[in-house]
Amino acid sequence: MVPMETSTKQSVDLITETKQSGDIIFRSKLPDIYIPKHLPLHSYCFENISEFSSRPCLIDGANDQIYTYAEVELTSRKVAAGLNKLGIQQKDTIMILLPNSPEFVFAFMGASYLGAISTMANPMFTSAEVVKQAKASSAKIIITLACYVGKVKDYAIENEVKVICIDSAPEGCLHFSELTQSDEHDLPEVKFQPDDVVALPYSSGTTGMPKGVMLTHKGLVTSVAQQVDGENANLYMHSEDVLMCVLPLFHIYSLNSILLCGLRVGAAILIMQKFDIVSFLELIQKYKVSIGPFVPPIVLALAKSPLVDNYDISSVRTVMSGGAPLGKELEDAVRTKFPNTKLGQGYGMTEAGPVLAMCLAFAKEPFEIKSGACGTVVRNAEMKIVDPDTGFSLPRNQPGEICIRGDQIMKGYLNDPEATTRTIDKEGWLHTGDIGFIDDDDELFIVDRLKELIKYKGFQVAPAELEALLVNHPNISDAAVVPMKDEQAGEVPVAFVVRSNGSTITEDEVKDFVSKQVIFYKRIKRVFFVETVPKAPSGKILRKDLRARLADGIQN
Ligand SMILES: CC(C)(COP(=O)(O)OP(=O)(O)OC[C@H]1O[C@@H](n2cnc3c(N)ncnc32)[C@H](O)[C@@H]1OP(=O)(O)O)[C@@H](O)C(=O)NCCC(=O)NCCSC(=O)/C=C/c1ccc(O)cc1
Repeated sequence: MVPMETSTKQSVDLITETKQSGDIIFRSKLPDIYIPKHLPLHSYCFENISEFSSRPCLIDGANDQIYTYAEVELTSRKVAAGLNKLGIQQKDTIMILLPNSPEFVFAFMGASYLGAISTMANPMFTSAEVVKQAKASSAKIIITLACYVGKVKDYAIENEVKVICIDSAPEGCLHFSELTQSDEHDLPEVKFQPDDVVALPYSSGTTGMPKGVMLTHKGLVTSVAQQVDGENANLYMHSEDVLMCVLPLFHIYSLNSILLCGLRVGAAILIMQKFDIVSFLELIQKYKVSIGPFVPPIVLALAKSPLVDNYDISSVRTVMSGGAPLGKELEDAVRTKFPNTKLGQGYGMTEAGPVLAMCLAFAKEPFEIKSGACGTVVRNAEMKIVDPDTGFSLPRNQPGEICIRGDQIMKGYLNDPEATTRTIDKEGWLHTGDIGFIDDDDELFIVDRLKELIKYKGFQVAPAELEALLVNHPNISDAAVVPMKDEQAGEVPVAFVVRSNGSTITEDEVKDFVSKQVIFYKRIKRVFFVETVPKAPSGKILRKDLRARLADGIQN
């Protein structure tokens, strides 16, 4: 039997830190629980639906329309039947190119019922960005809004991909009602394996271009259970909670920690399409939102906006920040402003399924936590901190690369076994590329990043993607993209550019060239012209050197 949480430090150490074949392994302070890993994701999410079938499941913040659990579950099955009628079969992929909306949920859960895979993309992507993902994932259907059809039209025609619109369907497209009006009994019998892929978000991981992250039924069931299951759930939610769903469902944070966790516990999920502080506060007040899973820019708005004082937001009992680091000062400021709200952080990475660590102050029986920590490793999982130079695991309070092992992590990158083996080692450890340490109270602190990634308001920017675009310009011979600190966005991408012989290309021309090809958050904010890009003998860009030059205040 696994002991329950204990109060003295010495006994906590005995439970949470073990040595296995020389490795120092950290575990949750919460005991392991039973996880029904054999269930397909939809069966797991709706397992307890009889307890709350007539309660609100989705609330559309745009028009106050409410869908009960019974309606959402039924509509999802109808969509599954409809997708099948359109030729989608088990293991086929559909692309969801939508802002937050009830239809997003119906499409995702519908695909799950059918054993199909959803790849989700930001509808604000440029046409080239969407098409790249549609092609790489072999999506057979694209579900979107009429205003985005232009981005995929040519690709869809050339590749016989069907386009379905949830609003009005332009010529050549189908309407979403074709799916929702199908007979749910027309669903073929599907045999699920726990290792079947159900979601395919894109992420660049520790290096290179965005890649399809294969998340399985077993992985997502495990991840959700690690958060909300068990007598003393780590992220305590229940059927009377109202969850604010303003973060985009096309990223795994919102999909997993809001939608899937919310469905599992029977909470109401309040859908907002786009962040706007006034409607955001109005909706919190109107629907008595109790749980706010946010990213640091939203927490910043809560701490700083004078508008907050005009609304009653006392219903909010939990504010979780994730997706990017939340500074200790900001965390303290918000805590003082909302003394009755539990504030803490969760730590996630798409490849890790995504949650690695979760604040234990959110537990049903909460623990004391410290500002600046991003949680404690989730239950039913193992974490170790590895010296990046020697590969040896490190004890408490020593920073190293954070590694995680458990059933929740990705199956691998789609069609990229090399990148997969670079990320998940032979012993099943996923290497995050983040540097952190675990303190005496089992709390995880992130202090640096080994990986290339840039995070703009929690959105991923892959330097390799921008570098590939830059060197495509005839007047640029080499380029490197690195993050620069920014108060609003956390980080913004900036470029070090080597002009081609004789070229006089300007900063604005470089910026414009990139802007036309990428979504807003990947735009280059500054350009520094240099003679050469510093590289290791292997050809690898020495990004640390460039980051140091930025920190020293480089002038153009
Ligand atoms: C809501 C934010 C925080 C702020 O939005 P914003 O104020 O609109 O600012 P943006 O900079 O994003 O948008 C810039 C422009 O785009 C526009 N825009 C913007 N969305 C739109 C739109 N849907 N329509 C139309 N115009 C628009 C927006 O209006 C604006 O236009 P303009 O005012 O003219 O500059 C937004 O940045 C945002 O959703 N960020 C979060 C991204 C995110 O979810 N990342 C998670 C990645 S996965 C991960 O890391 C997992 C971690 C994890 C951690 C813990 C866990 O438990 C689990 C997981």
